[in-house]
Amino acid sequence: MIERIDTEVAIIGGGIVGGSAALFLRRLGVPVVLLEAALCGARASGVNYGGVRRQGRGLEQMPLARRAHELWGQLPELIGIDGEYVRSGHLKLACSDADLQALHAYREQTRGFGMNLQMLDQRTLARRFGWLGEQVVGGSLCPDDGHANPRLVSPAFGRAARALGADVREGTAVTEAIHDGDRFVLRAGELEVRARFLLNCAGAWAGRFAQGFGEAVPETSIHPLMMVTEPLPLFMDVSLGMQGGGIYARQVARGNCVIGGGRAVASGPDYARPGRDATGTLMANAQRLLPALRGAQVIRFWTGVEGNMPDHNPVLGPSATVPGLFHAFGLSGAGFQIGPAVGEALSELVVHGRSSIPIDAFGIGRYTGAAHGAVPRLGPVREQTLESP
Ligand SMILES: NCCCC(=O)O
Repeated sequence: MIERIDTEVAIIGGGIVGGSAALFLRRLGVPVVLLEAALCGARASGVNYGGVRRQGRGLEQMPLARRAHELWGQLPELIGIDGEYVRSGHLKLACSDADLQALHAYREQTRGFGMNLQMLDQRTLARRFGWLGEQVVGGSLCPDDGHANPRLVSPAFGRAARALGADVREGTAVTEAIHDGDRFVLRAGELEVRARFLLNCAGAWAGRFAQGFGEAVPETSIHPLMMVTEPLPLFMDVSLGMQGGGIYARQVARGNCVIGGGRAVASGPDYARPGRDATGTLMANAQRLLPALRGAQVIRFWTGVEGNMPDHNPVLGPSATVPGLFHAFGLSGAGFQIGPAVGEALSELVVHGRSSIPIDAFGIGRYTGAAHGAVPRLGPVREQTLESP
């Protein structure tokens, strides 16, 4: 028998973006149904590296990253757990003079965003981070950036939204999403959801839903390769990255080192797996950068499927074709840190018709060539409480 639900806002995707959008909407009393094909936070936002850094983000993303930094500081109040979030500092290394110049330039460009970047020369690096092995010529430290456990944090957003009354359906893959002229209609097996607003937060699968609404975008999938070692004596007291890409690494309180770099191998449109060549390269590079890893056992390699846009900025904002549809996808490399601010921006778009954080740079029109029309606002809603049906 078909189960029919009428709601104000339907969300496709229960990652950190969809989950936080649901949470912020529920904090405003807005009825929400969230449909997640797998488990909340089980895809890209739950299996990423766990970097919670503003350093390195493009200028367009800085306002979102700054707001997200504030929200991360309120994590236990938001989702009920600390998610192993630590403000360890994020150290970006330069291996050449050109990379060091790029770090200096970035520091100048991002002044005013509160990152307090500290440039460190080779000698200072050696003194403060004597465990670094590779020849680095300098670095930039963002003292308040850090890392967290994505497997704990990302599912907790959907859980917190559910605790506030969101109707969160896991294992519920949306097979059809249309607008019938009056409402969005989503079908998933025996479930039919009708809603005034639709948030497309489907990660690497979001481009398919956008296309269904006449907005074809060049979203591709990226499969970052990561590994974790057995617990080792604590030595790495910052999260590491490298200018221009390469290795990134952090050590958790239990001693395990989480290290990423390179790509896994796609094994179909929806899955990927670590490949032998890339795992060998990652281990070799990691040992050069971090000699303490020599002889350490790697206990797991993994990857995920991240949605990526050609300009490495997300698509975030109103649809250009269907009023009431909002997109938030293509956040590869950024979604875990900025996700909570993206979710909050989506809730503002629905309730106020505008986001308090500038998001114009992320419009879908930069790919489709279309300008969006008037953005509808939610207006008064019947308050939904945990007790109301
Ligand atoms: N997907 C790479 C993320 C690395 C970082 O956040 O530093």
